[in-house]
Amino acid sequence: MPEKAASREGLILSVNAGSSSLKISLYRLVSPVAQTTETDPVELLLVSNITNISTSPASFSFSLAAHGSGREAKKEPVESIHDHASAFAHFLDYLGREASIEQSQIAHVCHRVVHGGDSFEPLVITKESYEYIEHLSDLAPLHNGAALSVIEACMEALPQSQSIAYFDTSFHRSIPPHIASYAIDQSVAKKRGLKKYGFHGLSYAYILRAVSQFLQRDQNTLNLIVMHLGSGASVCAIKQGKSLDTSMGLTPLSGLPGATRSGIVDPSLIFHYTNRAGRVTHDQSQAVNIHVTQAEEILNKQSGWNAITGTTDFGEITKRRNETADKVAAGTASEDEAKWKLAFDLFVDRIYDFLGTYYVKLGGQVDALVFSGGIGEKSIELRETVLEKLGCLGFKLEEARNASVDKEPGVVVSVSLNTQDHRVLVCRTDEQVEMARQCALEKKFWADD
Ligand SMILES: Nc1ncnc2c1ncn2[C@@H]1O[C@H](COP(=O)(O)OP(=O)(O)O)[C@@H](O)[C@H]1O
Ligand SMILES: CC(=O)OP(=O)(O)O
Ligand SMILES: [Mg+2]
Repeated sequence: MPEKAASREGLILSVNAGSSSLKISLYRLVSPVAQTTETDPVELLLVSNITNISTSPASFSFSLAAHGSGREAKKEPVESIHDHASAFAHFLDYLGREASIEQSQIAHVCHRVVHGGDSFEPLVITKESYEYIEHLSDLAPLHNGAALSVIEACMEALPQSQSIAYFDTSFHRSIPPHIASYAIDQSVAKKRGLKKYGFHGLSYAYILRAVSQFLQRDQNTLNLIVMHLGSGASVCAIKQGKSLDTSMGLTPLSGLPGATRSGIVDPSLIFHYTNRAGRVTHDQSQAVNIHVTQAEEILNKQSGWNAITGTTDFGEITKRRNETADKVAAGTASEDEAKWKLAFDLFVDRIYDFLGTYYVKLGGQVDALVFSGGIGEKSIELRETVLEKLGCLGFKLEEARNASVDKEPGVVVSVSLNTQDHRVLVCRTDEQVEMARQCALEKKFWADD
């Protein structure tokens, strides 16, 4: 399919297939595009979030931007949603009924694709680029297949729109070889592409720009440690506006634990966990054929805080941890009662592993520590607990501000006692607008009219 240059009247639909969610936003271009490097070149029209996709019933929300930013939209359970493709179909159906938007007005659909391998620029979906993303699916078993199923559904339902893939890996192209390489035979590593790629890059790109605007500092002068803590969680060290290191690796499994992911474990653990580690399973839950071993299935889908507590909802874990705190402290809690604190404390402990490391890698020159992602943005307790041990590095939390982040407007909220370096910030990240922005600023996608 050739690249299509749309009229500037065209709309941009951004689709973000996360591991447990599908987040969709629709934008209109703000003209003139060339003058909008500081402000967003796109204007939000509507937002739809579908969460708990893997643990039914999924929860669906839809709101027009005119009625608020979409953050307070009412949620409803939808039984017919069982995967990302059916979630997208439900959204299109709802869009047709509830919004006065002609689907033919959608010029481009931006798709967040988690693994882009060594391809860094956005790729217009063609047979070749589809196959390229498909061949990387085994390296992002919770993500690339889901994104491809939405791309397929989209091309069928919106044939006049151009689908474009934006990669999570692109932001991390700057990681130097001694950090991205694993200590294995380098000829095998090169032949098979075995290195650290890193993920959540669209989020980190958005956060870097938002923080640079908030601090009124040039992006290229900023040193940040950013935590994207959601169903998938990672940390990124940004040195002078570029990714220096990040906690995920060849796949999004490495680094911090997540909702269903183990994060880093001793690589030998899996052979002691099961005798069938190497056996290949065919993932039937996705349209695309993904070949994962039982080891990958266990570590990606049957681990994380869901495996410890039985829920993927970190808000629930925090609430139950608070309710059982007295019993745990008194040593009278049962194993079942103690599991909430175990999951919470384990997560905080692994976060420290990366904060300490990245602080050293940045030589202690850190302008800000940034919390983002569903947990980082919403959990007062998580931020408070993480900050308890960071006084030794010079980070100090303003507790009252930390407790009222939800009431503060804006994309970035300062929760810091420091006002120079070593600040503590919360950033409401937005991978959809990052893609829409990049799409709006790419001249070849738009006809000069
Ligand atoms: N108030 C809260 N406290 C703690 N965690 C929360 C809260 N609200 C939502 N979360 C967590 O945020 C996570 C979702 O984050 P998000 O970044 O949207 O995930 P993803 O994009 O990976 O699906 C869920 O695991 C949910 O438990
Ligand atoms: C890369 C990744 O883990 O993404 P998400 O948090 O959206 O699942
Ligand atoms: Mg996400």
